[in-house]
Amino acid sequence: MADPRRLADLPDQRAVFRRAAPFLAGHRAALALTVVLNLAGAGAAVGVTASIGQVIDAAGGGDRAALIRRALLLLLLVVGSGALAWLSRYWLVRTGEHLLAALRERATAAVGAAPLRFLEAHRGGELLRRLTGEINGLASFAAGTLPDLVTAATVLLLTVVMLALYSWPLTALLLLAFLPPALLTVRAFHHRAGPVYAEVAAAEAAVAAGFAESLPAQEQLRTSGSVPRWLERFARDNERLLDAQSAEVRTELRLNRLALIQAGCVAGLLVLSAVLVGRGALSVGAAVVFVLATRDVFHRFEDLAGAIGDAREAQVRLARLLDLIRATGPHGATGDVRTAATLPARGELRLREAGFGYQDDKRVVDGLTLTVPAGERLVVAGGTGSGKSTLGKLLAGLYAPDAGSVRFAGHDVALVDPALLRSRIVLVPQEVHLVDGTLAENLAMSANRPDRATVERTVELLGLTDWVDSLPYGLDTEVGTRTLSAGERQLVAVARAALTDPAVLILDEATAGVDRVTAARIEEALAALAADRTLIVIAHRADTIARGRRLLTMPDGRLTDIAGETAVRP
Ligand SMILES: Nc1ncnc2c1ncn2[C@@H]1O[C@H](COP(=O)(O)OP(=O)(O)OP(=O)(O)O)[C@@H](O)[C@H]1O
Repeated sequence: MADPRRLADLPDQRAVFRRAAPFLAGHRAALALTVVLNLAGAGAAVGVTASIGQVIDAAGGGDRAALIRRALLLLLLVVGSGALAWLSRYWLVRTGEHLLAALRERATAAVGAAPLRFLEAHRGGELLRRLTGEINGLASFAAGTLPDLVTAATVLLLTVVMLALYSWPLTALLLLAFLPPALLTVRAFHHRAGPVYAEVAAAEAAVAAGFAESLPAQEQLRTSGSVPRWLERFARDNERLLDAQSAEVRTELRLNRLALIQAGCVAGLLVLSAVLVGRGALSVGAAVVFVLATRDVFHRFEDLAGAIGDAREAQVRLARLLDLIRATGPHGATGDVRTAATLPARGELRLREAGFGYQDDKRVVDGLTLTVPAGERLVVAGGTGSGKSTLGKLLAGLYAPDAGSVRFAGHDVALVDPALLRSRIVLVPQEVHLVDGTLAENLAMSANRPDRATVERTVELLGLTDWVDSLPYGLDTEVGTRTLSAGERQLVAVARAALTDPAVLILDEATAGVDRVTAARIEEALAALAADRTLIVIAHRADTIARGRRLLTMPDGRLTDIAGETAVRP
């Protein structure tokens, strides 16, 4: 089987930040500045607490000048720490947004270049959710929680260092009483949270996929009375999401145990400080600093623990995004034929011993050898499900064969740069999708970006001027995604393909929705526009079949050997 890489429902979350490191290239200076600003801000914040102790001791000592000096220093630190906190938060959020914009571009480009089999093998909603939901989630994490997380972690660390400088035995005691149970609680949460968040993301993706699929199918669902069944299916997906979210809440509530541990530690510390001050082993200022700083430590740890849930969720989101980039990225040999100069503008298309199947045990195309010389006009006919479209996609290089090869002008199409290949071989499918915009914009979406004059000339050569003139604003009519009929959308797709001027044009029932006269006229025009162009028409209609110079039929639902099945017309 032409095995498409699959997205993992629960993607590998190990070393996810290390795996994301290549995307940081180009942002390293900004990240370094973020670290510097953050350290400076945290240092100033810790300095405020220490400075309070010094002011208290100076007030107790009766030295007025020292008191004023220390009070001024305290004021400076308060203002400085506020300004630095603002600046470091702003810079962190800005850097995060730039990073995410780059990641979004990379992931979208990867999906845009993904093999067709990959896109067919996944639900549209799943891809949409990874491209939008995961990145939006990461963006709100970067703008909201990440600054808190980074500030909390830095202040926490510097505060502990400061405490150790005041009284290391007290600090060691504090850490020994607090850290082991707190870390155990966080570790247990971390362990559970990965699968829980991944299941929430997968369940959300299933709901999104259900919606994405049902919207275009609303007409069929209504006419066939299937809306209740669709709602039942949606209810099942919704139930799964609800269960996943309940598990998420239960997991997050486990972190509440930290509050109990903190309360115990603060009580113990207050008693101990009072005893030490009573024995003269600690100044009152130092005791105040200790109590304030300890509260700060707990407060920051609480922030940190709260943010850890969000960080774990962001880790899952990042893992899902990296999984998307991995699964859609290039694999195997890739286009060493890159320049237009290395690939002739016209050439023979040749399938050699080609085999392809969607499932391991069933080949739709098996050992097929077929040569289509430049300028050939071939019609492929055959029963429903016999493999005509599959053959068309193999010839267009949209599917890679499991066995054998497809060559254009002597080059294996698997090794041709995809953008270059699309300028040589174009397939027009039966179902055409337009993008929001004018008719002219939709037509100009071909690989060589034709200008307005070329678009108008091609429309005229294809005999479509009357139809374009019948639209309210001609080429400038907003066509939207659904405003044209199926046949009209096919006209747009055929004209767009003609504008690319490919060497090989494959029409897969591409005029099935167009009236016979127009279809015949378009095919004639397509052939006449470039006599040396190969035209392969996949068709059911007898009159289309009759127009081919060479007929290829696909018997018994499987194309295994065409030798005796090809009829060459004079
Ligand atoms: N994306 C896919 N995944 C799995 N199986 C597929 C896929 N596309 C087609 N098939 C199967 O491959 C076989 C050939 O399909 P194909 O679309 O090539 O036939 P066809 O001759 O073009 O049919 P039709 O005349 O109905 O358009 C069919 O049995 C079909 O069910």
